[in-house]
Amino acid sequence: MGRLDEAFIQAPEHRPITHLTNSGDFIFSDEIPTIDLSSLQDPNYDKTTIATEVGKACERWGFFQVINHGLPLDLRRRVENTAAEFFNLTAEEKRRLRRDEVNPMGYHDEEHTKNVRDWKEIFDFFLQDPTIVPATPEPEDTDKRELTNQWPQHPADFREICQEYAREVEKLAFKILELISISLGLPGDLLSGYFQEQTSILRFNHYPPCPNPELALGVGRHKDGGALTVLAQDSVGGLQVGRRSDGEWIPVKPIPDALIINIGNCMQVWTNDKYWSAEHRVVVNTSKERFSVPFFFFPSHETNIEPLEELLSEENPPCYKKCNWGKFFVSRNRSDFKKLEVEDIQIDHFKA
Ligand SMILES: O=C(O)CCC(=O)C(=O)O
Ligand SMILES: [Fe+2]
Repeated sequence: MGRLDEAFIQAPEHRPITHLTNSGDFIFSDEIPTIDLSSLQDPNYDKTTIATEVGKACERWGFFQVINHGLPLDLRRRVENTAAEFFNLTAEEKRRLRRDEVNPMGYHDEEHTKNVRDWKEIFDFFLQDPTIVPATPEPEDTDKRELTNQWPQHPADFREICQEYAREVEKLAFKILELISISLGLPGDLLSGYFQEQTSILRFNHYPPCPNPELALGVGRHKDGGALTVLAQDSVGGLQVGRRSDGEWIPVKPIPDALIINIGNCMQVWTNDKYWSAEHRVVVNTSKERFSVPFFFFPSHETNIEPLEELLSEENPPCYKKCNWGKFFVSRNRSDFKKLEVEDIQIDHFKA
C-alpha cells in the first residue's frame, strides 16, 4: 500500500490511541471475558451454565473469546498459511479477482469504513454459492440477484481449505447461536431457521505495516451487521472494542488458538437492546503485518429483523421497527464499495 495518501487519514477525533510498551508492543486488556467451551463436548452436559456466561458477556460487552471451541487447530493453521500465501501474490494476480459493482466477493484493497479508506486488503467469499440477495436496496424492488464466488488459481488448494474451514466455523457459529437463545430463556433452536439459506461471508483481512499508524486505521470504527461474528486473529494484536459502559477503546488481547465472538446488529435488534453490538476498530503499526479471519454469520435475505416477540412486554416495548436483512445487506455493500458522501446504513436508522 506504500504511502499514506489523504484518503486514509482519520478525522482527529477518530485517530487511534494505541497502547504501546517502550519496545513498541501493544498493551492488551484482560477485561473482555474468556469462556471455556470444553464441556459442550459432553452431550449430557447441561448447557445453561455456559449459556449464562455467554449471556452476561453479550450484555456487558457484546464481545468475548472462546477457548476449547472444537475448531480443529491444524485446519486453522492451514487457513492462516493459505491466506498469507494468497496476499503474497502479485498485485496484478490479486486484481484479477477484484470485486466489482455487481459482485461484492473476491479481492478488494479499497474498502472504506465511514468514508475513510481502511489500511488493509481483503478476500471475501460466500458460504453458499450462489447466494441470493435483492437486486437493489430500493424497498419497492422485488427483483433478486444471484451472487457467486471468485477463486484464485494459486495457491492450488486455496478453495478447498477455505471451504473446509467455512464448514467448521459455521458449526461453531450455530453452537453459539444456540447458547445465546438458551441464555435468553428461549428454545435453543429458535433462531437457527433464519440461517438455512444464509448470506454468510468468510473474509481474510491483511493489514500491512503502515508508515503512519497514528493517522490511519486498519478498519475504521464500525458495528458488524449480522447475527454474530467468529474471528480468528494472529498474535500481533490491534483490535479494539468500544466498552459499552463508557465507550472507552479497550484493546483485545490475542490468546493463542482462541476465537473472538462478537454480537452483530441483528442480535441487538432481536434482543431489543439487551445484547450489545459493540463498535470496534483495528489499529495498525509500523513494523508488523497482521492477519485476521472473520466469519460473518448472516441470515437469509428474506429474514425480517425485529425484536423477538417472546422477549417483549408492556415494560419492554419494541425499540426497533422491522428491517429486511437482504435490503440492509445490499445497501451496506453498496455504500462501502464506493466512497459516497452519505453515511452508510446503521441499525439506529430503524429505532422505533
Ligand atoms: O481484524 C480484526 O481484528 C477485526 C476486523 C473486523 O472488525 C471486520 O472485518 O469486520
Ligand atoms: Fe468488524
